[in-house]
Amino acid sequence: MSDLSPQDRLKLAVAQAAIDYIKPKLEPDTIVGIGTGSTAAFFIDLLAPLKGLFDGTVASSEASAEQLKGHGISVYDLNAVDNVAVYVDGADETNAQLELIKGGGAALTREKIITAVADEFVCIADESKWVDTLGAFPLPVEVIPMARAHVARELVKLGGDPVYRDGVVTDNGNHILDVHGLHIHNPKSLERAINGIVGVVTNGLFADRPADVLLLGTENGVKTFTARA
Ligand SMILES: O=C(CO)[C@H](O)[C@H](O)COP(=O)(O)O
Repeated sequence: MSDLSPQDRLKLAVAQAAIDYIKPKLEPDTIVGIGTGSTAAFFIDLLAPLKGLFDGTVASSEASAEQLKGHGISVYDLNAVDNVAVYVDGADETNAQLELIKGGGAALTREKIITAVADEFVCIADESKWVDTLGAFPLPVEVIPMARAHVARELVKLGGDPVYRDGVVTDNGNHILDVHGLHIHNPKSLERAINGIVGVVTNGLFADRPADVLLLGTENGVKTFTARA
């Protein structure tokens, strides 16, 4: 691990902190939700030695499912499980309310679905993801392919500058528009407004259902934040 970049060291540290956080909660029937991205990938590797302590997982992407299966960890279809005890995933941005921008890895829709099911959402992120105002990271929007131009025009009306993520097809067979130029002062209302555009599958704002816990990797150690009621 000595060849890790400084940022990857922080990602590894928060992945380990998430393991420490969930380990006491694991029971033989526990289903763990697994996110997508490089921070989630560290978490999956660290979860592997614990696979005898819980039932299995649901994954927010084919890539994470493959990594889990490579470790011999069971991956269930979300429809086959009654409950997801905890969902662990990274983020592209977080604010102090634990409202997030996600979807840099194009997995936002499955991430949001598992978030909706999970009893608890633990976000793991390095300190570069912390912002005062969401929107410096372009907001990903998953769209039905035939609606892409229509959705783009509607996003311009909302003040954004949508850019087609050329060549990317999501695990659901859809396209991604990355919306630049947003300064998101009311994440909940923008999340709902964008989701109201016909042809949008979902957008990468996680504000209606923010994280419950944020483990933030900093040069001074991992800091824990919890959502205020
Ligand atoms: O939302 C995501 C994927 O759709 C990721 O959680 C987000 O992009 C962060 O990725 P990383 O951990 O590689 O920085």
